[in-house]
Amino acid sequence: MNFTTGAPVSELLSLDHIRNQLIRLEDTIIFLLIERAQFAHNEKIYKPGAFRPELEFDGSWLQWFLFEIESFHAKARRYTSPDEHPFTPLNLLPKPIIAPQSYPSLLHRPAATHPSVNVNSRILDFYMNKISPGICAPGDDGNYGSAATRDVEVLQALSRRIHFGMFVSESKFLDAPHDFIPHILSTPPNTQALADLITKPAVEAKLLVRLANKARVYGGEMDADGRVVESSDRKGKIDMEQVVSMYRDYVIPLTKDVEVDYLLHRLDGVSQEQVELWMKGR
Ligand SMILES: C=C(O[C@@H]1C=C(C(=O)O)C=C[C@H]1O)C(=O)O
Repeated sequence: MNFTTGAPVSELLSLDHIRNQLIRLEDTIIFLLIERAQFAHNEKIYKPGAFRPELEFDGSWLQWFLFEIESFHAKARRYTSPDEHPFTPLNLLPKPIIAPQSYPSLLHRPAATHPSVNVNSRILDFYMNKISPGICAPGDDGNYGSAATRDVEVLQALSRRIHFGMFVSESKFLDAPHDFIPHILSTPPNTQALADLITKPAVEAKLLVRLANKARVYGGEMDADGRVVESSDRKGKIDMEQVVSMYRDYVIPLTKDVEVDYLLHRLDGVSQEQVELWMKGR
């Protein structure tokens, strides 16, 4: 999300504005998956220690790529942006070499920075074990650098998309705080009631239809004259079903987990007076 447009907070936190960002991220994610699918699965790059003794790193080839790439991006202040979350623990990354940009305060910091709201380890797990083998041809083509480079790009886009759930949650909370507060304050917190409040089945259903159409069009083939080439196996550059099931089974559920986990900490550090004002509908 471009926070430096000077747009008012009310616009940046409008649900329509946020949803439009999520729709735009669908294109990014589909095209990055298409780029990764050019190379074989190359399972070796996901196995810790598989490149020893040449690679002296505790972790897999991919985790080494994440550490090195995120270290470089951290120096360029990437992770001072509220919509960026590294897979490498922040305390292991170098400090920015230039001063952080000033961003509007959109999120409730105690909630946005709570460890439970960062789901990158779960994103890495489903990506390595389900998505990569699902979209890539089986086998090993030796393109370990290209495959890992594309993996990092997909992972960064998926992380941005899923952690956008914080902005969605903040928008929904501010729109009707009195709906959420009783469930946040109940003992124990009513996570199911919070999940039911943030879930919008019609939005999800429309997304999956749109995604299937995008994957079919973006993943389609054309000959040199620009004529559409119907692929016999319906897959083209990417298997549309893999893209839809990724969103249905992983991206949307994880986004909602982020929304609920953010809400569970939305009142951390908030005064009783403010809570009472919200409950009175002011
Ligand atoms: C992101 C939202 O919250 C939920 C998660 C969605 C998703 O991950 O695509 C879609 C609708 C909601 O169930 C939203 O309301 O737009």
